[in-house]
Amino acid sequence: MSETLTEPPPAGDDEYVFFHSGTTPTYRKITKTPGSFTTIPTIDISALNSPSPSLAARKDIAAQIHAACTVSGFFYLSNHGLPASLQASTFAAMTRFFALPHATKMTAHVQKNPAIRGFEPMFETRLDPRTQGDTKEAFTMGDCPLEPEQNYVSKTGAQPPSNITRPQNIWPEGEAWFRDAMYAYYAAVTPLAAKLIQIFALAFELPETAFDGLFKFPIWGMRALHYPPLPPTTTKGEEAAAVSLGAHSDFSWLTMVLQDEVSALEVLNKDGVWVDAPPVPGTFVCNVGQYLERQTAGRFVATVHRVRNKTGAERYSLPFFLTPDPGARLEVLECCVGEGEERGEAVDVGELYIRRVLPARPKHPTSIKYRDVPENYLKAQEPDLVKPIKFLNATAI
Ligand SMILES: O=C(O)CCC(=O)C(=O)O
Ligand SMILES: [Fe+2]
Repeated sequence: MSETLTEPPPAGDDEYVFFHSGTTPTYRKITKTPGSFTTIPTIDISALNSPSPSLAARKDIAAQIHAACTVSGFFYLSNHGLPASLQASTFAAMTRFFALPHATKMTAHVQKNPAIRGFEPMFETRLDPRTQGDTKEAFTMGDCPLEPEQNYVSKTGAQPPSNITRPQNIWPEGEAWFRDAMYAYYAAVTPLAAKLIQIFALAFELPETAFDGLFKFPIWGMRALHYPPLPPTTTKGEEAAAVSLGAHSDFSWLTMVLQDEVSALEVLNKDGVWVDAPPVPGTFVCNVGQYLERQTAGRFVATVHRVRNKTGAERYSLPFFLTPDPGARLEVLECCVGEGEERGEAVDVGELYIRRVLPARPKHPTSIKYRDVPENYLKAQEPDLVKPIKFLNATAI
């Protein structure tokens, strides 16, 4: 068992890692004798690319996913069928976007968008309070019933909700190619995610379609990330502050990250040791988010991770964060509740999302607007107060 503290640790020889999981900052002692996972498994899903994969093949993949999510909460997904040319063109578009003049990127500044989407310059977020901010810039987009690329009507059989009157995403002015590139990737990654949702149901020996009803028009976020190299450090303090993206667990159900060839992602094992998740060409790095952890009563772990780009090279990555429908209620799976254990409460997916996303962006106008509204009032007034931002999504932190 590793030792965890919620206050800064006393000075001494012991080394602690700091992370922010949920709402509580935590310090976990680094043990010198790891007994937890030290590598991240690779799961080959080539069988799923055939028109009708056998049940045995599907069950085999589901069993591997079950094992990975239980032990490390992380796995690489190989032979997933996303064309290499699409991956390359997506990275090329991201590189081109981040190389645009600052003023052009700022036409899509996150502060201009009520749903907290858009461009976030360097140091705008700060997941670890000991740092000057996260050394990364990002562009986030997400679910929007009004953007035609997302086919709301054909997916749901309904018209967009009447309270959504404006597109939820914001795009840089005069750079239509970027929107096209992001949506080309979205169009390829979403069918893959739909396949995985069924495999996850199978992992619990449920009918493969058991979770489909939770993902009719889900909350999702896609976040293009650019991490410039961190400057070299000389002191212990500088080293602790050298973080590209502070330690966190994802506020999603499942995250699928496409990373380039620059190694910087690290995953915290149960002994408090950081395990590298280096790029494996042609794979996604997938990880369990807090919703799935909750749904499985903690059987699947939303593992803490961080990014430190110490390579000297520019790094780009593209997480796809998937969360169930904003109107869904997420129950704890019965099969995950042991004898004598209490079944945790079901949660309203969208409501929890809003309560978590707003504090994560305290300087954003939308967060400021709702900051002083007491939670019970927010709940009681739900149609009026919550509806305008019901479909927001920002980040999975
Ligand atoms: O850049 C990466 O590899 C991971 C990014 C991440 O963890 C996040 O955005 O939540
Ligand atoms: Fe993450």
